[in-house]
Amino acid sequence: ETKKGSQAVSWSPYDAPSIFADPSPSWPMFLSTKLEKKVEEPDNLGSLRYDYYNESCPQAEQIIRTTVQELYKLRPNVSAALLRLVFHDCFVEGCDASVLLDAVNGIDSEKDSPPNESLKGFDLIDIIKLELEEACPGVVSCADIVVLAARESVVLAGGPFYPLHTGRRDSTVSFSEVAAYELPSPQDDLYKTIASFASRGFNGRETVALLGAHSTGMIHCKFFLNRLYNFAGTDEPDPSMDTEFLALLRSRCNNSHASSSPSSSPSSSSSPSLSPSPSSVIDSFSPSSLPLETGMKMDYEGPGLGFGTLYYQSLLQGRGILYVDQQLTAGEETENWVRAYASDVSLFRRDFALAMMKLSNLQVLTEPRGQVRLNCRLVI
Ligand code: HEM
Repeated sequence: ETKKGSQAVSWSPYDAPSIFADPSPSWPMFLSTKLEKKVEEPDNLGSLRYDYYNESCPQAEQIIRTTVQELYKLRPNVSAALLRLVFHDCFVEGCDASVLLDAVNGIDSEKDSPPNESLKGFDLIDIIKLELEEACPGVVSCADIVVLAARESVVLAGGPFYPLHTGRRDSTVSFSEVAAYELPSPQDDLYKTIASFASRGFNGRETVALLGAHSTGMIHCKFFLNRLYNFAGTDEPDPSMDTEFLALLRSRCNNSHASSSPSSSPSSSSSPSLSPSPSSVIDSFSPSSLPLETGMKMDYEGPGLGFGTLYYQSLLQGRGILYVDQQLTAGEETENWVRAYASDVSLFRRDFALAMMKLSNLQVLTEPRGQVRLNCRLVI
């Protein structure tokens, strides 16, 4: 078990113990050891295959595509929600839809763990699942829906298309503690981020490419407020931040956001108001559950302005929103990739597509393990 225990990283920016008491210059060796270990692990990709539903539900991928497109027309931020969801599912015990399970009998689900607090899109998956159940009852797994819906979301956000194998099965358990410890924190430094991704088999280049997902969507103030007002307990802003950008972020997030104050209203630019609700099922976007804090849009120069480029160019200018993002320029290797992607968008698109394919195949469950849930929130 490489993922449990020793690899745990803490979510909380403040009480996070370093995962290595003594980060020594030998860390690249540590990473390569981990990578080798990972490669030796048997995987279950064997029974995943291209167009798995070809006979059992030939229209499955098309249904997912059109449903995501329709939801996106109603509300463009569904694409960011679904993209984030695949990361939070696949990073915790693999792409097995465990993140979708609701708590049962007082046992917490992954949804309840702090890093998943602001996760959205569960209702969108429900809608897609309903469509699929109507067409082919009991056939398409929730785990496949998560990866395929994310793929469509990437395309809608202006990113690349990538082929995916299917045939994933759904877990029968939710891993709330693992999620709490193993999902990376926005306050992590480069060292921790690299270690966390390496333990899932991603090298530095793939890690930099994957974080390009932060080209879309929005980040709430609470995740970067400390950088604006009190960085590392200094009562000063993060010195690595571009000053103009600091002023912009401060104008969005004043110090009172520190305690996710419910009195703050969503800013119109970062949280466009919901057009007349198309359906009450889109519950995570209804005003009652809309996060009340303001935040910063990742594509702050305008929507659709190049998936990838702005993100990496911003990092080179000290305009990363999260500390974890800006840290990509803190190491030579990762900074080189940031530069490469900032100047060569086709290189980024290729690398991002490959990294997303790899993410979508992490520790999948295949027959005879797991199950195909009928309702993505509940084990059968
Ligand atoms: C070190 C790794 C990562 C950390 C610490 C991290 C952290 C965060 C945080 C704190 C937010 C803001 C959430 C909010 O304000 O509600 C966010 C948003 C987002 N993240 Fe990440 N993330 C990481 C990697 C990734 C990866 C690998 C992907 C996808 C492949 C991803 C996709 C997204 C997307 C699309 C959003 C916007 C969500 C939305 O607007 O609904 N992130 N991330």
